[in-house]
Amino acid sequence: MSFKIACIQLAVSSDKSKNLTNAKNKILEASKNGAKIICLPECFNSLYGTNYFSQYAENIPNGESESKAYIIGGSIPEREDSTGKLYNTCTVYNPEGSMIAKHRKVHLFDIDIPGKITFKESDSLSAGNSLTHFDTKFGKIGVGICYDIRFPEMAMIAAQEGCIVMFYPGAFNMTTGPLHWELLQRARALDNQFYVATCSPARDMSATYNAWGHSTVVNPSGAVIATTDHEESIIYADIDLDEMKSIRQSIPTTLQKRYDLYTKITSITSNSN
Ligand SMILES: O=C(O)CCC(=O)C(=O)O
Repeated sequence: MSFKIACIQLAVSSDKSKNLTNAKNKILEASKNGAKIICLPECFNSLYGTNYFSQYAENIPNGESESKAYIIGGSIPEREDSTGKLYNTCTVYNPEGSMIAKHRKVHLFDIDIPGKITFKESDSLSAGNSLTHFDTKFGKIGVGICYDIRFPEMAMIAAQEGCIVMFYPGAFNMTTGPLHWELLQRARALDNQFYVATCSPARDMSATYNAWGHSTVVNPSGAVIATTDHEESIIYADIDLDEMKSIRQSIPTTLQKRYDLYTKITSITSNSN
């Protein structure tokens, strides 16, 4: 069994309604081209930056959707009225338009590479506290947002839960993009012998944050099967469950795990969110 997915590398501007119209048109195009699960990029309705999140934030649920596909709605800044908190949130819709999952970015992007990039999402955002997997008629799917991809435990749990694809809407940058973007995707895919799909905004050199682009799909053997550069585009890939099965049979690491020896991982205390 195989089915087609699409990642829409959207050009995002400061004009929210233009972004929404553009996203809708591209979703319809991908759906017409046969994509059954369609992913939008991180922060597809707004420019990416801690000073923009509040301005563009929305309450969730609020959305509308139309196409014959599952939509992984990238992410938007979410405002929670009861607490006043903001989250970086991905909503997922089934082909009937009902929201079936909501992922709040769990690991916030706080980094400091002197002379290159300093970013502190936690200045304006709060972290989510749960992992997200949802059922589709094709199989179970997992979602993380951007920096979440750096944490292998999250993808590992998704694989354990039976996910066949892990989607990461993300907006890496001109420093960490060339360093780690593809490497992380291939690592997550190979470690877990499942598909990994990433979806970035297109690059805008006039914006304050320059996205790396390069939306990509990697197969369960760690090979890149679809990718692009930094321009606006849609990438497509076939998710082939027979291929996944045969990769898992040839090098059966998925069956050879020694969970009896890995118990320490769950007992290490991390900075809790
Ligand atoms: O991990 C990185 O290098 C980039 C992460 C990022 O841009 C994000 O989480 O939004």
